[in-house]
Amino acid sequence: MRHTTADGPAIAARDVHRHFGSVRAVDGMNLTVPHGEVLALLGPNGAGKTSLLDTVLGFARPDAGTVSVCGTSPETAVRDGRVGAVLQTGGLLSDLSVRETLEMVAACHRAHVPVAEVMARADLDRIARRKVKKCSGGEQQRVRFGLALLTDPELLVLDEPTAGMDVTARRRFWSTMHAEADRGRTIVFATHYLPEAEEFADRIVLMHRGRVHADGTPDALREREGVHLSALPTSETTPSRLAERLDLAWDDVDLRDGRLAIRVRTGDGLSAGARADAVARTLLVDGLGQDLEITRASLDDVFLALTDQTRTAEPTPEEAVA
Ligand SMILES: Nc1ncnc2c1ncn2[C@@H]1O[C@H](COP(=O)(O)OP(=O)(O)OP(=O)(O)O)[C@@H](O)[C@H]1O
Repeated sequence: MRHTTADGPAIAARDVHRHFGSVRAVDGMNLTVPHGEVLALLGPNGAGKTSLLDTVLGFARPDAGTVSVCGTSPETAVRDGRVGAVLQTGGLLSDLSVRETLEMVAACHRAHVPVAEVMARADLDRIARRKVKKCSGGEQQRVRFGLALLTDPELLVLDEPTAGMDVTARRRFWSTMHAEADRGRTIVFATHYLPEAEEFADRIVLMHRGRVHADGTPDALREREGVHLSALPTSETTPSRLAERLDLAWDDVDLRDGRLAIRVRTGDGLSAGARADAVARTLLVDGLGQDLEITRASLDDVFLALTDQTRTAEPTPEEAVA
């Protein structure tokens, strides 16, 4: 694979805007993806993930701001075969076999990786002679993945690549992608499957209303959401008094179904885990609670916190135009 770190990052998006009428699908997005990174783009429906990726793939130009890919324009990077994409729909001729599909597309490129090598890497040998129309949804995604590998791209962009795949197909797909990432390829994928992002990505960018809402490693994002403690209260004290006693924000202590629900975040130079230990100690030693359960926030919690905010904040772009 060509290593072109000197050309600049794999993706540099600066203050990118894309508007559809009054809908601000991408609303001042900044994103730098270094070569070799595996980045997951998460966000609720309508967050602007596809609209952003379309500008990276040169399908659409931003209304404002700039996007560069491997140090050049997205159109040039795509034309030079430096970017491969696995999108959810389109691009396959149903009457060709899997091998014929790859051979036909390979013939359209000035230079390409040998088809046999791509077939092996995309795990397509077993279905080489199968007509595309007979392939399952997951197999067709693997064909698209094979097509994306033909030009030995530096950057792979995947928009919900495993949508519709069963657990086994998904596992196979990601093990193939792991091998590609190990070769130093940059991978950017949008997904709704949080465990995939958690397991596979070096970094997660959480998009919300066309902007970066959170950006960090899976661990850092969970740390940001904190640690959850649940306990049976042993005193009559109110959540707000307890919050004061435990030195926590009022809205981080609640009473739910007869149990104290406490959220502890990073603060005062301490990690959420260290602060949660102190809170647990106070609860037990001072006899304020018993039957303690402590859990680290999951990415689901991070995502739900975001969608909770969405419900209470201004309307989504869809709601605004409805
Ligand atoms: N061609 C278009 N015309 C009008 N509005 C559009 C168009 N494409 C996207 N939008 C709107 O822009 C917003 C962002 O859509 P986008 O598809 O980028 O979100 P997404 O994060 O990819 O969503 P999902 O997770 O549902 O795929 C949405 O409100 C959508 O309705």
